[in-house]
Amino acid sequence: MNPVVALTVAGSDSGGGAGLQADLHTFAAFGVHGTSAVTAVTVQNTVGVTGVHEIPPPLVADQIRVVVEDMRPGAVKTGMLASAPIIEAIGAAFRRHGIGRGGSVPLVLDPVCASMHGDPLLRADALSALRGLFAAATVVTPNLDETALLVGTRDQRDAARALLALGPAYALVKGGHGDGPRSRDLLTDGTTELWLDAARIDTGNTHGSGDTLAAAITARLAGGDSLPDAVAAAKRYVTRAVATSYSVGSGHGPVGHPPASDPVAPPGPAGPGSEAGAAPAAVGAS
Ligand SMILES: Nc1ncnc2c1ncn2[C@@H]1O[C@H](COP(=O)(O)OP(=O)(O)OP(=O)(O)O)[C@@H](O)[C@H]1O
Ligand SMILES: Cc1ncc(CO)c(N)n1
Repeated sequence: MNPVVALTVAGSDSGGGAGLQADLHTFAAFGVHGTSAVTAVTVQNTVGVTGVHEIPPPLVADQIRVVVEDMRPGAVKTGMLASAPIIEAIGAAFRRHGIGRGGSVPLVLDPVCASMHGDPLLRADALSALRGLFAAATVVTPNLDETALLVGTRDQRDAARALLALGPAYALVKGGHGDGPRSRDLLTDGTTELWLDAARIDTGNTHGSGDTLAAAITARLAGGDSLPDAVAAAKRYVTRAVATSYSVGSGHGPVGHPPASDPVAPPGPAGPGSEAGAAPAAVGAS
C-alpha cells in the first residue's frame, strides 16, 4: 500500500529544532512519508541564527517538481522562504503542479519572518511577495509578531480579518506569544470562528512549535482530514510536543515529537487528499 506523502518547502535549521527538521520529525510522528524542498540553509543553534545561505530559486522549484512528479504529495507546507525571487519561483511551481487553492493539493502557509530569537529569516523586501502567495493557501498560520509585520496588528480577530482579505481559505492566528495562562489560537474562514485553547506550559523550550503545528496540519490534510479536523488534531499534537520539550544546548531547546496519538490512516479505496478549503465544522481542543 502506498504511504501518505507530504512535502515541506522550508529552510534547514542546523540545530535540528525548527525548520524542515521539525517538519520531517512531525510527518514521521503521524506516519506520513516526508519530502522536502530546501529554500535556505541557516547557520543556527539553540541560541540564534548567525548565517543564511539562500538556495537558487530554480533549484527550489526543481526540488518541488521532482517530488511532485514522482510521489504526488497529499498536502504541502511552506516555512522559511527567505527572499522574493524564491517566493516567486515557488508560486509558479505551485500553479504548475496544482498545489494550493485552484488546484487539488491543500497548502499550509506558515509565514515565517524571524526565528524565536528575533533573527530575520525573510528579507525585508520580500513581505509583499509573501502576502501575494496567501491567495493560494488553504490556511495561513502566523504568530503575533508575524501578524504585526504582515497586517499591522497583534489583535487576533483583527489580524484574521485582514489576513483573509488577502485570499486564503482560513486564517489560524497563533497565540503562543501571549502571556496569559492559556495558549489560544484563532481559526476562522470569515464565517465560523473557532478558538483552540490549551493550558500554557511553563517552559522556554518551544523552539520549533510553530513549524510543528503547521506540519501536523499538513500531515492530517495529506491523510484526507477536513481543515478544521486537521487543525484540531495538530493543536492536540503541538500541546504534547511542548509538554515533551527538552533542554539541549545553552539556549531555547526544541519541542518533542512523540508518536501522534491519532496517526494518519493509510489511504482507503478512494485514496488520500481533501478539497483545498473544505467547509468548517465545530471542533475544540483542550
Ligand atoms: N508554552 C506553551 N504552552 C502550550 N502551547 C504553546 C506554548 N507555546 C506555544 N504553544 C502553542 O504552539 C503553537 C505554536 O505557536 P507559537 O505562537 O509559539 O508559534 P511560532 O512563534 O510560530 O513558533 P516558533 O517558536 O516555532 O517560531 C500554537 O498552537 C501555540 O498555542
Ligand atoms: C530554518 C528555520 N525555519 C523556521 C524557523 C522558525 O521556527 C527557524 N527558527 N528556522
